[in-house]
Amino acid sequence: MEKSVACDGTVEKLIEMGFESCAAEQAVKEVGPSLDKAVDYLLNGSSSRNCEGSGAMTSSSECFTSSKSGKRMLSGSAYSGRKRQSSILEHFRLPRSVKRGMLSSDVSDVLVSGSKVLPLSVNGCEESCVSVDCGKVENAVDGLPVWCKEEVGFGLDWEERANRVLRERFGYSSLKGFQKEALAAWAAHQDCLVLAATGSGKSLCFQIPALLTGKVVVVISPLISLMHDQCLKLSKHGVSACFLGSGQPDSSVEKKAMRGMYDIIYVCPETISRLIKPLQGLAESRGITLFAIDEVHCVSKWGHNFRPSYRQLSVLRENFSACNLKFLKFNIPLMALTATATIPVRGDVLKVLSMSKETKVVLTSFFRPNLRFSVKHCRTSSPSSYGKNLSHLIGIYAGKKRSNEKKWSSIAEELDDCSDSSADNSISDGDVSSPNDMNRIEDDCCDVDGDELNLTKENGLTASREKEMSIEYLENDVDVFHIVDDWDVACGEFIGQSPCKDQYICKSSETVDPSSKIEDRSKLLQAPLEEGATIIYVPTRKQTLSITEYLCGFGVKAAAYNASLPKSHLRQVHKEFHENLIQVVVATVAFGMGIDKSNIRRIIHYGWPQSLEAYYQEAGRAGRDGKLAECVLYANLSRTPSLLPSKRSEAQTKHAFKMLSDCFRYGMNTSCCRAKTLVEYFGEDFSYEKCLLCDVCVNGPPEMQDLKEEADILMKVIAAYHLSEQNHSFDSSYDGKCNDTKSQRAVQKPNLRMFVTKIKEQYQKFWTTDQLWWQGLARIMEGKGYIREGDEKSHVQIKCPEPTKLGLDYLEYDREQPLSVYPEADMQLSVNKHKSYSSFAEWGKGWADPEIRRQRLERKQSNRKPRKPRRTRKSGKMKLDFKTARGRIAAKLFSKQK
Ligand SMILES: Nc1ncnc2c1ncn2[C@@H]1O[C@H](COP(=O)(O)OP(=O)(O)OP(=O)(O)O)[C@@H](O)[C@H]1O
Ligand SMILES: [Mg+2]
Repeated sequence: MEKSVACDGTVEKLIEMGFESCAAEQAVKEVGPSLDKAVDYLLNGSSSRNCEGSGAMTSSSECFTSSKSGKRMLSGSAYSGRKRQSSILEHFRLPRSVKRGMLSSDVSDVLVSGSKVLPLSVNGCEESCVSVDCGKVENAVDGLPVWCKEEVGFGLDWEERANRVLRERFGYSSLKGFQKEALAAWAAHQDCLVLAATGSGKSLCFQIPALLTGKVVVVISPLISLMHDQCLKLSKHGVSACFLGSGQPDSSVEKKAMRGMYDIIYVCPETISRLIKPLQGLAESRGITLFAIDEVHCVSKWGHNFRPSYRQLSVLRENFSACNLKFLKFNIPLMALTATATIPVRGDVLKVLSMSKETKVVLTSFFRPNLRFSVKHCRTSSPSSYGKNLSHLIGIYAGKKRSNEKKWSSIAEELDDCSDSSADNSISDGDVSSPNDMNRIEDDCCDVDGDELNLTKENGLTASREKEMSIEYLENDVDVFHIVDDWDVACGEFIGQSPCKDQYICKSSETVDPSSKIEDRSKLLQAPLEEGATIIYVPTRKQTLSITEYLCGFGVKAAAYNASLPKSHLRQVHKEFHENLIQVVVATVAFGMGIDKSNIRRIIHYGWPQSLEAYYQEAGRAGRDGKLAECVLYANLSRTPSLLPSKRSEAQTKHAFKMLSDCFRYGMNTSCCRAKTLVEYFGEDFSYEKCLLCDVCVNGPPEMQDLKEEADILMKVIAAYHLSEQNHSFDSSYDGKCNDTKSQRAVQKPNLRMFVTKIKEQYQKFWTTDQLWWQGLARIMEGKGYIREGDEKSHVQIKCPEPTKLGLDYLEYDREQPLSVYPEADMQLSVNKHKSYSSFAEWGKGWADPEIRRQRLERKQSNRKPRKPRRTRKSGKMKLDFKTARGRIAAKLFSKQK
């Protein structure tokens, strides 16, 4: 009994990681309840038996499929038939209490990218601490380094010296304009907020001060992976650095850091409050020249990556000001940096961090001229879409190795059938919604795109409860790290090595220059897309695994990355990705911040992101070498995206809906340059007319349509309801669902679906139009200010429209004016489906003729795919079978809720 409970627990955890329940159960059956062993079994393919043998299609489609060799192929490089992962010691010097027993403790020397790094003994520092620039560590006596005590004045020549450091240490010819501005603020002891594009070089703004003064820079950073990458790079440039995560109070790295042994100390926000006293000591001994708060949007509840611990960073100003610490002449300046802060987020940052009133705001363009943005429609939650949308990628990475194609396409088809059967109104590729689809479109709150496990009605649960309790729901949980520990290490040290010779060959400073002339850019942009890595962002953990599995099946070196996978796996994926051993990482947002790899050529979002901030930050990982790179958003444009569950206050939920809604509108837009939309979202005036690169710029907007007639009808119906409501004499037939009692009308606002039904009843020519098209028109009318949302609840797109004063005036006075608009993506989808219309304006032509009508209806019927026999949840694989672990977990969830 105990064993079975333990096994269930393990299965539950594996499902949370994104593994299919069948695969999880199989692993537990093979290796017992040990989670580590089960993960190892699933990732490393230690057995070929997996789900084969269960025979039925449902099993093979629900579980991972084995490759021919029988090995699982979750990561082409990291896990397909590879040895056990290499030692963590290749990259870190770890505290003795490191987790998971991965270290052999007798190793005293470790390698950092081929350079020898010190053993933990402090004396070792004598050999290898590098003397840098000015007033620097000269040697270490008794474990205590000796500093040049006198204040190193910045002087007027700081810029010249900074350029020298940049050339000699980093191999770049000169500082970028915004870097100069940020450094000037620091040199003047001023606080500074740096807002600059992803990949523009913000890190150097806070790294250089350490090299100019001989004092320490303390950097607050949100993730171990991010801190690690920066330390590793610094060490290659001859700068000693360390990072301190949370939960290791007695680490010797920490002690050394507080004694001033490193030029730059990276600290996670959770740890800062514990380190106030030691840091004050450090400020007095070696000196702290700057506190940098990287990824500072995490401070704001209105940002996309809110981290409560960032809000505690006001302690920096409170405890390191000249009035508190007598030995300071000036407050230690704060430098806050981000690439994705909207205007409200900026205000929040200044306030929360108690930055000074004279804070210098360094604002550069957010525009990334070498990124080619596009949006494509596809049914991303369906495995059958993989074949269609990822074949190009497979061609690039795996050439002609397509032996598995047939197998995969049949599996995909079968899987697709399953998802068809699970969703009554689902829309096939390139398909558009039937009138019934509106039910799904409107159900935008927590409507997880894709399958849902319905645990349900027989238990008398409400719809939202059902979702909360579904296992799929757990799998779709937001994958943001709310604390620092994205890896299985807590701290690490990196001693600066002499920069290698080729670093002295100066590289251009302006690889990514938004200000370059448009003609120059168009030359660059005609160049073909070079080879390089790809990141695919997906909304769910499960998809990280299924897409990885799919790609590996074709020989692509792909690896999955989501927050719940073992931290050692995540670290390994980072490492191999940076070493170009992995071609494609399929990740949730957990792989967002801090990926500074120069040759990422493609960022694919496979499913709606939750905000444009997140989207732009993730897309910003591409093309950091300044060469052309591609950012494609694949999304089901006929479905409203869902807000993924997370702990939010009411106000935060409202804001989250607004962010998602902005993202949705970005996808629906067909006429405005994508880059322009994105940078303007961050409050910037886009200085070009267009980017010349995105799908809208290249393909041009669709033909404009005069939708005056349709708009008038929609407005009339909406206005009629609201006016009659005001007069209490509304004809209840407008409201299909409610009986006409006042009380019922008060609780249920009329929604767009009802208005569209009314239009279709009254105007025969619109009889076959669908909700999707009217939804698009409603959005356009809302954009013009003629209607607004009448429901108090937040929605991703307008649900219960009511007329504005402007809208009523439009109806009254603008009768003769045409309403020329660009149809949005969903409207185009809808019209393309109804091929009988040559344009919107021709709707209805010929419908009066009974013969034409009969033929059209006949064609419509025959176009409809025959429905596969529906496998019901009750009778099919989703049945709650309490004998299986999945069934038992579901049962447990039930009982918790009861
Ligand atoms: N002056 C410069 N000239 C040329 N390249 C530079 C310069 N400054 C920085 N870089 C390079 O730009 C790349 C990106 O730098 P960095 O990681 O600091 O970007 P970032 O602005 O912090 O981006 P993100 O917002 O994604 O964190 C690095 O590889 C860095 O070496
Ligand atoms: Mg950065």
